Amino acid sequence: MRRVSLSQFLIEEQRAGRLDADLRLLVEVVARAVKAIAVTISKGKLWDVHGETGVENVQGEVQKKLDVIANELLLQANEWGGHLAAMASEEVEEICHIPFEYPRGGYLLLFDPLDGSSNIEVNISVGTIFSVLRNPDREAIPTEASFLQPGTAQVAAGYAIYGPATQLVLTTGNGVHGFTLDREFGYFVYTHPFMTIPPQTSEFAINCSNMRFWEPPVRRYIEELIAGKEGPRGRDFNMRWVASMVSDVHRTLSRGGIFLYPLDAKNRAQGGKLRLLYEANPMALLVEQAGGAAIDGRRRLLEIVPQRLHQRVPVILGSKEEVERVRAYHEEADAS
Ligand SMILES: O=P(O)(O)OC[C@H]1O[C@](O)(COP(=O)(O)O)[C@@H](O)[C@@H]1O
Ligand SMILES: [Mg+2]
Ligand SMILES: [Mg+2]
Repeated sequence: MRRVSLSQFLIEEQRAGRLDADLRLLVEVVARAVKAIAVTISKGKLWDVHGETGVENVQGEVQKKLDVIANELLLQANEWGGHLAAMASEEVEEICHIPFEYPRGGYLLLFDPLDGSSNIEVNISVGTIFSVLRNPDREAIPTEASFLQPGTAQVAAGYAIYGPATQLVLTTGNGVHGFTLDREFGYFVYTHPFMTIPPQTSEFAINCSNMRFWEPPVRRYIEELIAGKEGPRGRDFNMRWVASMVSDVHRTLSRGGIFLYPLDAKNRAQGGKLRLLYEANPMALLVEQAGGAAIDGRRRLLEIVPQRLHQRVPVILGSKEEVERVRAYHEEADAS
């Protein structure tokens, strides 16, 4: 089979009018930063990149060294290209402006530089998640308000997974496409065209240690899955939980499944665990583009109008029939 590189794929998409030169450059630059992050992660203790910085970020979490390194690699790679108006990162409280000496473009880039941080030191797959919006006022210097757009306004979204292989999974609104890094040649090869999520599944992912904190609809749904053949679902379900959203969603995009990080008594005050703008929205766009569904329990995630840059939301996504069932259980509970 003819090897097609990420660059060739993007040029074809541009020729087909599905993305412009600036968006193509943006994705290329993100991919280049991802390669640098992949090398750094693979070095682990050899380069002393494990461990914490002792500094707390805007999320109230102590940053890992690799959170900071990945954040710097993405900021530095993207700030000079001329395709961006500004950036926002999980690791930085305020939006990140483009230095005045560099030209500004029309896009806004949001990212979770390192997802699944709790897995870094134990050599389990982690990732990088990104989302792309347009600067609403092309001429104006962006403010935080410029980023508060619903997920439906995304022009591109993707993630990198640093696992046994490094992969980049991407959508620009024409399906979901996967690329695998050929470390020897140093470029991404188009390996997974039009990834799709089957509507039915027998696999679920949730952190079951939070069960006593869940809302009744989620508790009912998960208890029925665990009851399996002996229960109302009449068939068995299997569970997986990597505790890296990128890995759990990649498995769901690769073979189906349902991923839940619902609202619970522990995270209710924050509005949920995962972040709307650079975790939930990009994953929701990818899942919908692959034929799945994504909700916060009641609403379509992509229609939520963000109020704050680091806002958190409940996330339930994956195979359509299961997500629809969870939504129906919430509706029933709300009606009773
Ligand atoms: O530790 P828990 O409760 O299982 O939570 C795991 C979740 O937290 C996260 O690690 C949060 O993301 P970050 O690592 O980017 O902060 C998700 O990737 C993952 O789904
Ligand atoms: Mg994350
Ligand atoms: Mg992170």
